[in-house]
Amino acid sequence: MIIPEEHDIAIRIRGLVNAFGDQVVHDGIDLDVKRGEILGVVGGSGTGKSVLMRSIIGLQKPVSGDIEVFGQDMTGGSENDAEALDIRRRWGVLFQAGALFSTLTVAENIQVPLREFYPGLDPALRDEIASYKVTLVGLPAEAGPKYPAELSGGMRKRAGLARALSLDPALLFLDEPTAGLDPIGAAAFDELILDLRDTLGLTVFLITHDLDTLHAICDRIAVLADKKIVAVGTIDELTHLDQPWIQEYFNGPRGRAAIDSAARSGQD
Ligand SMILES: Nc1ncnc2c1ncn2[C@@H]1O[C@H](COP(=O)(O)OP(=O)(O)OP(=O)(O)O)[C@@H](O)[C@H]1O
Repeated sequence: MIIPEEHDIAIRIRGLVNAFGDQVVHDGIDLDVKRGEILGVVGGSGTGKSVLMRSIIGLQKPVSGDIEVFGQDMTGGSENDAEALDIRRRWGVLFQAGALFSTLTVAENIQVPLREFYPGLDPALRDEIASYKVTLVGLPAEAGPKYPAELSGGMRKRAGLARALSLDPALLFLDEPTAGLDPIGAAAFDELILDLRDTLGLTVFLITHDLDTLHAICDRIAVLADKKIVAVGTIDELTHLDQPWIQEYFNGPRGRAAIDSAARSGQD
């Protein structure tokens, strides 16, 4: 069966404007996230990457513009609330700081979305789902009854990811998932995201400053600058563009080092 091109788009954004008072953060963002891809979103600090993610997931009300997720209008107001809620069940979010509840164990944290969206679910089944998610993200079973403070930074990220996966999402939003991890932990986390995308068929919207992550797992990269998405493409395509921030970012010293390192790991 040929799937119409329209259905290949998980997120479609047109003319998105976001502002805080007089401060315009986005001035007409257009962006398509293709189904099944890992899209990296980059841009200087304060360019509005998190605000973009927050407006897609409904935590930031745009001034104007359209956002569709799996073909469903997410900005249309109350008449489509039921459909929009249905779509919300189909995504998981890992916020920048992990945002686990410190007074809940890892297993209880994973169960929070289950309790919210499926309040009638049998507690035994909830426990079972939580332990499956713990394993899915590569944590030992013993991590389930632990509190976030008892885990390393890398384990906390994995616990946050397990919670983001609790509803079996089709779409995963990750805000700087490798920030604060050592290079080995970051590479392992990248690997995990890639594995999950491949095995679960996820679409991933990934905000990152981590050049190694971009090289290792992103299919395409969207660049946020001057209040707009100024380019979307593979790293190879982007490095050939004559845009000052892109040149500085990908062809500056750190960008070159990441390219060399990606080339070396490709030879292994
Ligand atoms: N709730 C808010 N109220 C007022 N201004 C905000 C709010 N949230 C974000 N901003 C402003 O919007 C702009 C974009 O912020 P955002 O956090 O999206 O940037 P970012 O690109 O994710 O940055 P970083 O890479 O440093 O995390 C910033 O100037 C920020 O101060």
